[in-house]
Amino acid sequence: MTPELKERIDNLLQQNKILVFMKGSKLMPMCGFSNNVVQILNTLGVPFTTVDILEDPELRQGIKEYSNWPTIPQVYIDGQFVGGSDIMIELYQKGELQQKVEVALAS
Ligand SMILES: N[C@@H](CCC(=O)N[C@@H](CS)C(=O)NCC(=O)O)C(=O)O
Ligand code: FES
Repeated sequence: MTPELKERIDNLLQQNKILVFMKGSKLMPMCGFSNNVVQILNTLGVPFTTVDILEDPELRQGIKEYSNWPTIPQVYIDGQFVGGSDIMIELYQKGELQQKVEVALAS
């Protein structure tokens, strides 16, 4: 990954407490896995930003290297990679996602 791309990702993470790299947009997810994380965050009613990696092949590859995670979607809370669709569903069902998000938004 180029230093420029890493800096772009660092900046996005600094500026958005809850950030989702996904396929498509919040209003039009282009994959069921991306749709899952959008629906969970909508259900929690928290503010979040999404980035459409389908519009940016370099970012699509780069974000996988950044997180060392091979798939999309990728959810970051407070600058930390949290997981994809499976992990978000699991954390939500355990009530742990709500807690994580509350801590992040209060900071
Ligand atoms: N088990 C994954 C499902 C996500 C997944 O399998 N994503 C695939 C298909 S959308 C992917 O990102 N493939 C690589 C790519 O499309 O760049 C999760 O929990 O997030
Ligand atoms: S785009 Fe086919 S599984 Fe996500």
